[in-house]
Amino acid sequence: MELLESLKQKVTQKPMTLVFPEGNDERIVNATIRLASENLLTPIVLGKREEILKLSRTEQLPENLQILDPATYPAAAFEEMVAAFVARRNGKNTAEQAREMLKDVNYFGTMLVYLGKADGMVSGAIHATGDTVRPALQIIKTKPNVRRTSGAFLMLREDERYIFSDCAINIDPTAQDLAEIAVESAKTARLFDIDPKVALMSFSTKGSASSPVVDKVIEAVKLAKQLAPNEEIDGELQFDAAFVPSVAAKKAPDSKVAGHANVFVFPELQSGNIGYKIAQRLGGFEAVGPILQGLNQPVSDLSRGCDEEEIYKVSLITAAQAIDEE
Ligand SMILES: CC(C)(COP(=O)(O)OP(=O)(O)OC[C@H]1O[C@@H](n2cnc3c(N)ncnc32)[C@H](O)[C@@H]1OP(=O)(O)O)[C@@H](O)C(=O)NCCC(=O)NCCS
Ligand SMILES: CC(=O)OP(=O)(O)O
Repeated sequence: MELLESLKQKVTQKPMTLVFPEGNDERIVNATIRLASENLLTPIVLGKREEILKLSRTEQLPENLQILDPATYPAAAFEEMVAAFVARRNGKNTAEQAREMLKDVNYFGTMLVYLGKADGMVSGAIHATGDTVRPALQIIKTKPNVRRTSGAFLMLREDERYIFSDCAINIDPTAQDLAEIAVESAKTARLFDIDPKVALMSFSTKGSASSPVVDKVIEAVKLAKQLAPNEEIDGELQFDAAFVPSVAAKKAPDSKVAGHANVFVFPELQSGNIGYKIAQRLGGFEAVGPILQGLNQPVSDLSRGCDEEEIYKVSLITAAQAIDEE
């Protein structure tokens, strides 16, 4: 089934609510209007009604689009939020600091998710990644068996579908981090009906070059196979060996993944972020994400260069993640 259709089918299985902290962005406003008008989910847009209406292309906002202005949030509910924040931070922030931090819409929106008032959050159209995801790292936190969250992109071009990761979060992952990223990326692939074949990438294929950075990838492959013995994971592989069957036959003839990989794990963030943008801007791929992996509740960061269509899709993916986690 076409990706968008299968996501729509999934997210309409039950009523889902997502919070959008950036109600002052035109793309966010119009994407949420579309999501609400098509009855796919209930957006809670943070901001002032009149300003949101000014940014919209419609005369009237759909009835199921909720608007919440943090400035007029009831005092008692705000103090409840502050108390929950302080408890979750477990000594790292005082109530006074929490009140200050909650003036930031990303902290406020994240707390709505943490308190169960929304099923997930989509932000980052105007905020840089660090400011968007830090509240989630500190409040939502990672699942018990995941030490670090990471950011995957779903890369789409006609009927091609791949996962690229980590393209967003971990600047210099350790071998253990990379192993976890590989395993979480395989799970993300299944969300989009991709049967994962995971390549941990390098400038070396099966010992063709030696360097401490290559050793890190080799170690990560070993750890990933221990973490998920049933997944098809291999490395270290150069991109051509991972992707092109004829090159794989020469460089890694014994690998089941080489030549057939569809989940590509980059060794660190410089190559990951540059790599996905090259595929997007030169290769004509649509890049949907980053999809944050391994959090207790879904929070999605957008690229600031995103358009309305990407926000619409990332929102459907975020709602689908929430459904899968229930
Ligand atoms: C994600 C990022 C912002 C975190 O940086 P930071 O806030 O300076 O990180 P800190 O080490 O101060 O950690 C802040 C909190 O997040 C947690 N954390 C940091 N990285 C984490 C990760 N990958 N997974 C889970 N938790 C993480 C820390 O444990 C810490 O929690 P605490 O406050 O309870 O102690 C940083 O790694 C970063 O800038 N990454 C690159 C983002 C980027 O620019 N990407 C390119 C565009 S998408
Ligand atoms: C994912 C990403 O690169 O985000 P931005 O373009 O906002 O830095």
